[in-house]
Amino acid sequence: MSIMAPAAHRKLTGLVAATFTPLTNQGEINLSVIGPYIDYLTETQGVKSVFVNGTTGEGMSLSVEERKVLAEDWCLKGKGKLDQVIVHVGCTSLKDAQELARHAAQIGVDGISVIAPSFFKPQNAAELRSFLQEVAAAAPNVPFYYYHLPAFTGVNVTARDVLEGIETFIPSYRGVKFTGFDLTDMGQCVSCSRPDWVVLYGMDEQLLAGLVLGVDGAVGSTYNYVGRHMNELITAFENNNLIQARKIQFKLQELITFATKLGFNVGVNKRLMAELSGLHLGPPRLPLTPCAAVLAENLTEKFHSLFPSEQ
Ligand SMILES: CC(=O)N[C@@H]([C@@H](O)[C@H](O)[C@H](O)CO)[C@@H](O)CC(=O)C(=O)O
Repeated sequence: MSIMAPAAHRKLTGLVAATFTPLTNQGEINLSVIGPYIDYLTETQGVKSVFVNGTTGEGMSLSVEERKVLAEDWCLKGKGKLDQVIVHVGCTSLKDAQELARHAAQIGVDGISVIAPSFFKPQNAAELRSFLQEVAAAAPNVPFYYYHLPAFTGVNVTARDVLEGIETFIPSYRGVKFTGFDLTDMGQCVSCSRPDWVVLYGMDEQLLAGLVLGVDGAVGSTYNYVGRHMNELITAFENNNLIQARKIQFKLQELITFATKLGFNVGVNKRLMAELSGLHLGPPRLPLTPCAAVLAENLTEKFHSLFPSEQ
């Protein structure tokens, strides 16, 4: 693929869908679904930006080659339809992450994001920043977002500490995707951010709390299928209609709590999205296992009872 001009540095705001990776029943990447997937997000859910190859997309379970192919296809098919395509390039191998970052720059993504390596774990903010810096340097003109997900990585360094002086290490730094319950840490990321940086919240069940603290947007798995309701929540919040905003937030909380009690993971979430959108997303990849039919039925039923307009 030919080298494209550096991505325009536009602020990333609003809802960003953390995309699922469509697989065939044989477990291979299924690119034929990406076009209809983009139409579903933009036309049915009103969600215009995507976060590809992240947790929801099982990025860490995909090969480097598969991740490149997916990133290219989302960029190609999203042209003129999506506002921004952010590609997660984090890996446990620094070299692989740099290769993905360089590739992302070549195909003209709007941003890259990197999670902390989680086998050999950075022991402090300085070590983590050094890793992020080395990856970012492989794509110096591409907006960079630190992906904070301590519950999965086991790297328990506050995001605020990672952000300390980050612009001197990573001139392309533009924001943090903060997935965690620690609202104090997230608030401090908001308060230390420059006006051209963003904080994107990754706990869909607490988006309203994030908005109160000043986040600029949100990256999440559920925006794939509740995007239009959560867009209504954002509008209600902006209009100071907290009663309406809470009403929508409470529905999503109820759905996620219900799902969690039954055993919610990316495989289950992927199946729910497939049921609601009609897209053939296929099974998850091992070690995740396919969602049982009865669980999918229960969740779909619960979804329709909470969001009846979708039926
Ligand atoms: C740990 C996890 O998967 N968190 C989700 C949330 O959207 C999450 O599914 C939701 O808040 C329900 O708990 C996102 O933050 C993940 C995400 O953005 C990604 O796929 O990279």
